Amino acid sequence: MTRISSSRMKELLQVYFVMGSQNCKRSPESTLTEALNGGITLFQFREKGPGSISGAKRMELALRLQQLCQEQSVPFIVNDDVDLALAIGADGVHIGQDDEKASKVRERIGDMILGVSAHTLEEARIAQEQGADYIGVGPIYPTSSKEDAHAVQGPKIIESMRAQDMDIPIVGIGGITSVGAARVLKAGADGVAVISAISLADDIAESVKRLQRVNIK
Ligand SMILES: Cc1ncc(COP(=O)(O)OP(=O)(O)O)c(N)n1
Ligand SMILES: Cc1ncsc1CCOP(=O)(O)O
Ligand SMILES: [Mg+2]
Repeated sequence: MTRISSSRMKELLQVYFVMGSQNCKRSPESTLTEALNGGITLFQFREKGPGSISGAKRMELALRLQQLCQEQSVPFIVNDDVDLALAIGADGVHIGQDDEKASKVRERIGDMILGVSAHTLEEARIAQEQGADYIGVGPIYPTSSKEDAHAVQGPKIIESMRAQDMDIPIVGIGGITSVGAARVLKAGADGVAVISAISLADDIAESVKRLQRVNIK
């Protein structure tokens, strides 16, 4: 295996669905199935926070969701838990500034996809140096899906990273809907990472398609 190319990573970031069972109105399996039918390009298993499950049940859920992604050839990323990602043969891992250090994680996962959260230009530069394939930047807008989220930054944070020659693939996250997505892309993001605008939608596939349409404009 070789590291993913920057151009392929940018394609995968277009509509990045992040989800755990705690985010779903219906079963996580049917929520993900509909999102896959709508055309998500990347999936992150983020079983975390109030209402989430743990232990063997969490691993079993991860395996069932991974299978659904594999059937549609959509890469499966695990949030935070490098051990779980390695145990189930995930396609990648997403870590934040309070998680294991990116350089250590890169050593452990070899050429698997590595995503790192960055809130400042300095964090973005370090993430890139330490082997990140993409960075997640946010929260761009107010979010109800993460209790310990940093301060809202607006799309300008991505614009300023691009202005300082950060050419790493970037995905914006936090409070993004089809209404706010255009500004995130215009600021220089390669795609949008979304929890509630997809997981809580009445028509999940349609909500994904709306985000896709913003992306091709
Ligand atoms: C794509 C993407 N970007 C950012 C995050 C946030 O990661 P982190 O800061 O580690 O917070 P938690 O998600 O672990 O609560 C993400 N998960 N995905
Ligand atoms: C995981 C995460 N990291 C920064 S904001 C956020 C939550 C995004 O959820 P939503 O799309 O529902 O605002
Ligand atoms: Mg984390």
